[in-house]
Amino acid sequence: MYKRIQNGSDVRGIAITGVEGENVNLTPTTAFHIGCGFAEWLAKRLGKDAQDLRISVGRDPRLSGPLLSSAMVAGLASRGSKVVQYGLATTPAMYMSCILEGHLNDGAIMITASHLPFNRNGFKFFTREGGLEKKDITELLQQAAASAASQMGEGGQQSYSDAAHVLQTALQVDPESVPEESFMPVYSEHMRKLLKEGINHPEHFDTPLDGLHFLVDAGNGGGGFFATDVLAPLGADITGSQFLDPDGMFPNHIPNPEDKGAMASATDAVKRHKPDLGIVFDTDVDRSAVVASSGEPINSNRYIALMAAVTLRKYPGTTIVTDSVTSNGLTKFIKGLGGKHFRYKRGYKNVISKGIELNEKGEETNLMMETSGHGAMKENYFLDDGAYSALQIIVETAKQQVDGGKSITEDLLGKLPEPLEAAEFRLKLQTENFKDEGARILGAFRGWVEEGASGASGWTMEADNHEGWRVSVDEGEGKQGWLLLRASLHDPLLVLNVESDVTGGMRGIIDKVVDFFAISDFKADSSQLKDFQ
Ligand SMILES: O=P(O)(O)OC[C@H]1O[C@H](O)[C@H](O)[C@@H](O)[C@@H]1O
Repeated sequence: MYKRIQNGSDVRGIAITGVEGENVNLTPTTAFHIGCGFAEWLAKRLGKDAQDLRISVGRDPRLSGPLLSSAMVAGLASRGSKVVQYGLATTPAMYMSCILEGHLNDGAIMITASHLPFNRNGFKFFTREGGLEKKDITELLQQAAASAASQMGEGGQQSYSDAAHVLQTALQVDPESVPEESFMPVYSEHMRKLLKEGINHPEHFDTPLDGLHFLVDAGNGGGGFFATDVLAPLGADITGSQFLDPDGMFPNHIPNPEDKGAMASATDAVKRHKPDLGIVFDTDVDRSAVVASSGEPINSNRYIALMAAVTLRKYPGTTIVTDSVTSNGLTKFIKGLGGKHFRYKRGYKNVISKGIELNEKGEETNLMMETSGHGAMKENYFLDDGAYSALQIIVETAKQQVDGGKSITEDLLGKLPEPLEAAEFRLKLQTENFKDEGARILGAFRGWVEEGASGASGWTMEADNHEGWRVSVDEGEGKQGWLLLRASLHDPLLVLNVESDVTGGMRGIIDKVVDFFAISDFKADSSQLKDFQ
């Protein structure tokens, strides 16, 4: 059971009922044992006694958050660790609670399921070194499972006995010993300081955003503080900002900068209120996107390009690591600015870890960013922080107001080569043994392309493939594009991304992929490729 809720370097599960066919597998009892497991794991990692640890617990606004938080706190406290409950928080703020002077917690736990529906929840864990890796989570969950096993009663009374133990332990926790305080004021102050120093306004240092208008769309996640506690106190007009109040049912739109509906809602608001910049956060604020004052959405490749431009001004020639689905236009853009693009795998942890590794090997790498909106900078502890990314663009916007000149977002939109057509298809693998079937299909696809069986002239397997197979397509007369077929990181799916630089080019590429799926009895549902208009 504990194995099943591991999701890469996070824990994710179904925390409340309300969605048909989705059964709860992340209960307060589970949270309790994971609390026990984390205290034990961290004590071992740091060579300390669990009693000497101080651990913070925060959560996003999901309805299941308060109960899971209390259970987690009881688990940590049962091992003697000192716990501080922050209540509503953001994921990057939880990490900062381990490294900001005056706090320096040994570990932090954020209760969140990012952009997933209201019934889900999950946990992200931090030490002062950063977020836990996949193998750390595996160890921690083994520890949690052992804690749960030690409470098992006989036969049918197992879960009752375990839950009773959790409740009893929780009741013994002295509330006085678990202070409740909010960390968000501390984090907001830190953000305000960074903005003041970054802009360094020649006339009004303390209110560097005077005369500027920013519109924040927090989608009722945890990002509302950024408008009210970071931007407004620095003099910004935040009129038109929307969905700032946390609401775990996310009644307006999914807080997710990758989501078309979320971006449409934010761009509409920007068109109505005409701020200097719009800012969109995901639920736990480790991801963001922006909207140009014209209402043009800047997410995915565009946001990486914008962040690359800012980063390359500060760190000329730097390497920028991205995920595997980034466009060829982005590579050209980064090269054009004198930078180096390292296209790696999907998954923000993979992208960040590759950046850390390149730096260790001596290759200066200052930005690691995924099309999902996770962006981490070397100068900011390699932490993926949506607020820190947005802050970079705000600093540039404010500087441009002082110096005059073209706004950085408008400038970008003219220079980034963009494909005329782009789409992503998620093809369900129709077998229990989906990992093997996915690998079989990918192997066959590679052979099919390399042997020229596609019959397509101008299909070349790209050299630097790090996951799946990316094929560049050049059929002459500007008919260029690419496709990437890879396994999804977490779901039983193959994912196909296709881009074309000519109108109608994508259809031709997809038709050939349809031919590929017909060569064998592959257990993947590729029907949407045929139906694609
Ligand atoms: O492989 P996929 O199914 O496209 O999902 C991959 C995505 O999974 C999660 O959402 C992670 O937070 C992202 O960092 C990652 O890119």
